[in-house]
Amino acid sequence: MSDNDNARGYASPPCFMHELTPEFQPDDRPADAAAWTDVKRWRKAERQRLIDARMAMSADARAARTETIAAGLSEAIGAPRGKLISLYWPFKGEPDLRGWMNDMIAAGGRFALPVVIQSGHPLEFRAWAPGEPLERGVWNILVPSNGPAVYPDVVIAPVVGFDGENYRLGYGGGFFDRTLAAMPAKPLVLGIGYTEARIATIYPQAHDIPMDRIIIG
Ligand SMILES: Nc1nc2c(c(=O)[nH]1)N(C=O)[C@@H](CNc1ccc(C(=O)N[C@@H](CCC(=O)O)C(=O)O)cc1)CN2
Ligand SMILES: Nc1ncnc2c1ncn2[C@@H]1O[C@H](COP(=O)(O)OP(=O)(O)OP(=O)(O)O)[C@@H](O)[C@H]1O
Repeated sequence: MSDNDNARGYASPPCFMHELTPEFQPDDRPADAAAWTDVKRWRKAERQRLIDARMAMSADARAARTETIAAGLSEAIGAPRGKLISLYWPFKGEPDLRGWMNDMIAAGGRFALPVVIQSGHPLEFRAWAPGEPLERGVWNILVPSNGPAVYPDVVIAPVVGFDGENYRLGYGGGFFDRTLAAMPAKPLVLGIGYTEARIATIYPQAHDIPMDRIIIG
């Protein structure tokens, strides 16, 4: 036996289980309230990092990315005629898809915007078309003043972050998850965001509902 046989490495390899399965807890702690506390803390910091990075992007770069996202949305949705699509009023550097919305309306599509009714409750979707009155809602986001409550066929959800399993990290209100869980029929759910918003995992929890697709630019 040569001396080299013992020099190849450690008797047992270091444990990388925690890198393979996010649920794996090296200290054997059960996936319980303590783990959710950790995930919540992690999500809060990760949201801040991702929003800061997005806000630092130049307006030109954002507009170019938004073009790519708009093309991806058109491809995913197909002919807009007869479809009711929920968009969002952009804020905090989210892609501004209102120009794309106008094109879709010209091609026969109809739109709605999400409205926060109360924290801890599902969003309401209100039908809206350009020119109809808007008012300031939660976080100063503009929402339709009147439009009837509707159930869209397609829901476009802006992501703060997303992972390879199509899970979405949002702003922490749990609104889209609660809304999708409460809808009578499942809409086509399209997450949209910038490529930099991709992260390894959002540490999905039982309440997190994956998007059907994530469209990036
Ligand atoms: N443009 C746009 N409109 C949108 C959404 C969106 O993601 N983008 N929403 C998508 O859902 C809804 C609004 N989402 C919201 C999510 C959280 C809070 C909020 O008050 N957050 C708490 C922090 C919560 C926590 O971290 O525990 C806060 O800021 O104090 C408000 C609105 C509807 N409209
Ligand atoms: N279907 C649901 N029923 C009850 N509580 C829920 C539901 N969905 C989410 N929540 C709660 O909402 C809170 C925020 O969830 P989460 O971190 O997933 O928000 P988010 O998806 O980033 O936010 P948003 O959708 O508003 O942008 C959590 O405390 C979660 O337990």
